[in-house]
Amino acid sequence: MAQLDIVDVGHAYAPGVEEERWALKPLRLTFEPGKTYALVGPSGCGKTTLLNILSGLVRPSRGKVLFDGVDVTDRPTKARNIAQVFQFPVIYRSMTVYENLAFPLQCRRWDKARIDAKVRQVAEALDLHDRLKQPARGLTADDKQLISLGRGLVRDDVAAVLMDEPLTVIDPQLKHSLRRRIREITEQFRPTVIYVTHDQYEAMSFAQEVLVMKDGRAVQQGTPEQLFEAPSSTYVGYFIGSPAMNFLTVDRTDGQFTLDGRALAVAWDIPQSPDRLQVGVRPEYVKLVTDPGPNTFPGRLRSVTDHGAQRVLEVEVAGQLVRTKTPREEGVPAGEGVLVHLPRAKVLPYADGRLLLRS
Ligand SMILES: Nc1ncnc2c1ncn2[C@@H]1O[C@H](COP(=O)(O)OP(=O)(O)OP(=O)(O)O)[C@@H](O)[C@H]1O
Repeated sequence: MAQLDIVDVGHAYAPGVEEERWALKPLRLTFEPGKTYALVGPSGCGKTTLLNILSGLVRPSRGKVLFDGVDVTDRPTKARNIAQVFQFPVIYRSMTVYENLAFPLQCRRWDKARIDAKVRQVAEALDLHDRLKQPARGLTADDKQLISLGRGLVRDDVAAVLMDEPLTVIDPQLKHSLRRRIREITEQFRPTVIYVTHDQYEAMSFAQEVLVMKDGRAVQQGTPEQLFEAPSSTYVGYFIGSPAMNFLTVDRTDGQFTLDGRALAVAWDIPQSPDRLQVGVRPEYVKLVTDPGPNTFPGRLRSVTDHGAQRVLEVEVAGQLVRTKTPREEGVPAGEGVLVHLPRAKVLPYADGRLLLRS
């Protein structure tokens, strides 16, 4: 498995476009060997452009792509030794499962015994070992997608596995188990994986490192925990998490923050902070309480929505909406009047859309 570096890589699909409008603004990134990465962001933010630059399908307008320090910018896809998994499973329909997995190794002229051992090892991991003799065309879409992945994993010299929205055509009921399987398999075989998705849940539950993109820029890279606990911008706070992070406008007078005229205690000190800023707090950390106390604010319950085993309650506090996510068994307050607690350690400061603390 290789380390992939992109060095000042940027791309415009049309010549002469000013840099501000490039599909991918020049950026530098390192994908470490054996780690799983997700590129996530809304449609059109540049994820596929970046993935295609790594695979060699797109030659960047600027910069270099290095695989283990070797400049591959001008190499075509087939000379980069990568495995690709696309939205639609790519299988050889006329071949059996075994032949599909063995084919890349036959092309590399491995001997028969070595091919057999490797195919059986990968088929075992994919849970396809009892279907090796079956024609691949008869399999379900999720099993076909596993074969697409397996064909990359049998080649243990592969530089990286690049996946572009691999769960798009999978039935919703099977998505969860296929994602878990892909994660387990990548933990076992440890390829360098770069996984493109527009679904933040998919990215957060799959990858060790998540790169959030916006308008052709990487706006934050971190572990799922870092992105959840300390979004570097309100954009990431809104994009990651369901429901999105709460952002409330608070005032500062004589060094004290207030919400609706009541003191808000916080765990940070920003001497130069503006008189008015936004604080972000995840719905998972907001609680409804029965007794007044520090950092509790009176509000009115506006709506209750079911989220499976949990509920999302929307409360209006001083004309601003605060969402709280609570386990179903906690129940719903009887009346409209409620008390909202914002835990001091979980409240973060933002101004002009940026986190004011260094994460
Ligand atoms: N072949 C192309 N020619 C011209 N413009 C393109 C081409 N491919 C992508 N673009 C533009 O480049 C920008 C980034 O597109 P890209 O496909 O990389 O985004 P994405 O985040 O992968 O979105 P999606 O999930 O919708 O594919 C978009 O504005 C898109 O319209």
